[in-house]
Amino acid sequence: MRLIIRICLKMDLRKLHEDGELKIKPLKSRDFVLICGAQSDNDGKREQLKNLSFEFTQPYVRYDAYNFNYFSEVLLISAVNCCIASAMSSLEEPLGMDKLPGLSTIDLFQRFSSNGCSTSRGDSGMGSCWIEQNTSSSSNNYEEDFEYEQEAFTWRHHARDMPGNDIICRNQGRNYAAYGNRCDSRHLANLQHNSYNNAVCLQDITDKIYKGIPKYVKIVEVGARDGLQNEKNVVPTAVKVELIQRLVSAGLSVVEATSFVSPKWVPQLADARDVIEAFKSLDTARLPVLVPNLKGFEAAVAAGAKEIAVFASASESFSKSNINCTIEESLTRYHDVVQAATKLSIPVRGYVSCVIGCPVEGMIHPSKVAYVAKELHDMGCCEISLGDTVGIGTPGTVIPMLGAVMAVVPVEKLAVHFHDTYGQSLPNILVSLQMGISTVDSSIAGLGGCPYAKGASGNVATEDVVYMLDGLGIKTNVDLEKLLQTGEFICKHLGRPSGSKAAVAFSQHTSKI
Ligand SMILES: CC(C)(COP(=O)([O-])OP(=O)([O-])OC[C@H]1O[C@@H](n2cnc3c(N)ncnc32)[C@H](O)[C@@H]1OP(=O)([O-])[O-])[C@@H](O)C(=O)NCCC(=O)NCCSC(=O)C[C@@](C)(O)CC(=O)[O-]
Repeated sequence: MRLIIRICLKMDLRKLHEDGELKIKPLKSRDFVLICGAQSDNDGKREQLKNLSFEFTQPYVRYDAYNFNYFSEVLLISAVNCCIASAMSSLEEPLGMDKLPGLSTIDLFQRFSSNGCSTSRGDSGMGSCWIEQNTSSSSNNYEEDFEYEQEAFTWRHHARDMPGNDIICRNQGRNYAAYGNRCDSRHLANLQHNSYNNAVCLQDITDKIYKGIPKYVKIVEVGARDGLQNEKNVVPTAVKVELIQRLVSAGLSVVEATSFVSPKWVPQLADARDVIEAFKSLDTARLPVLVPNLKGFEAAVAAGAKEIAVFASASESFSKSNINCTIEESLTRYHDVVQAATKLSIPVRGYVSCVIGCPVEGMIHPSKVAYVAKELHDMGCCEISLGDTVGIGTPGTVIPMLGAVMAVVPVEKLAVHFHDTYGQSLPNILVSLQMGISTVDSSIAGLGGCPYAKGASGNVATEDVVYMLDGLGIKTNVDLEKLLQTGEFICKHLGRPSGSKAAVAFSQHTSKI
């Protein structure tokens, strides 16, 4: 059994056509191939690749060419499992780059692999790259790789006899680039196992990738609060109410609706009472609201709020600028709020901001985050959301932070809340899931940014999170189609493009995939 990973970038697909056949380097019958995608130069070539992908005649996994960045990130992160940080650093370059993420991928894969899935050459190939147990090639000469004649393995046009596999999974009329008859790559290991008795290595990898990942993820939608609070132009209450209604009807079970904070500090949410009153009779979803003190709590309850959230910080400076008090003062305030809420059986969520870094203090030590999270948990918060307020975290900093918090707060009580300033939210979410977290905050269309965290960009987009989770076969109960329409609705109102990559891609691609 050899495990072969091929990553092709900038290849000329025309070279691959030979009278209706593609020949690739010979594979032995027990080889398992992960093709991570291909980047081509124009749409015509992409089309070719897409067609070819429909004609696989052997059971192997292919990750779609259209989403090379996305899928390769997921794959590579997953494949190297605990060595994520270095893998990601190799993926930071944009699509169309001349270099491959070869070195770190190979090295990490070697480390990851325990029983024979390794490269003996330790190649750091640029261009094309094979990783095998016994041989590897980093040749830039595509033909050289592909015209290896002996025992040539052939993809035949018109042959679609992959056992039990639908090529495309549909959801709400949209096609997903997911391969396999359950839209769930987990079953591919089983498929392969059935076909080849010795596919132990693949099973190991799949087990490691999915170990700890929950089957269901609860998404806490924060767009109406975190998303809008930073908007300069006041959004009419009716628009906020419609936004929340649409989010709920898209299947989101928790939609943070607004904040009962000082209108001098956050003018955008000065209509909190009206927003909550509009949902007094709603019982199909939970609509928590932020409160910074007892005054806010009382106003929220009077308006009809049934759930609240308090928000502390792991950074002293951010606490001061955000809620005008020290961390300790805020914890004392929140203690009173939680006690008052408990008397009314009102659940309280606790936020910890700046869990990775702070705009003023720089990096925040995980022990500070763990301290505040534990305090909030001990005072009675039923869920603790860990916010990378400035969005600077990478899996390399998120893992130790989560490790420290998980040592003092049960993992099932934790949620993650990422801002996407450096485009790291999805990998950060993925590692959080791998560490056992099953609650993820996100914001429709990637709206957001904290008025007191300059430079921080929007939250991770709910559409992108749902797209990723769908791709992983993780249940969310969220209807992506309705979500996309909701994103369009609010973006139209705000007069700006969506911050969701998935939303932008869906709106631009009218192809079958
Ligand atoms: C906490 C305060 C109120 C302190 O503000 P302060 O100025 O220190 O408060 P104060 O007690 O001196 O009161 C000043 C005035 O505010 C009023 N006031 C006092 N409390 C309230 C209230 N609840 N609702 C309405 N009004 C209130 C109070 O009555 C008084 O009114 P005045 O006498 O001047 O007319 C203020 O700093 C504040 O409202 N801060 C909120 C800022 C905010 O909402 N930031 C964004 C939150 S996002 C976040 O934290 C991060 C998160 C959660 O999203 C996670 C992540 O992204 O990582």
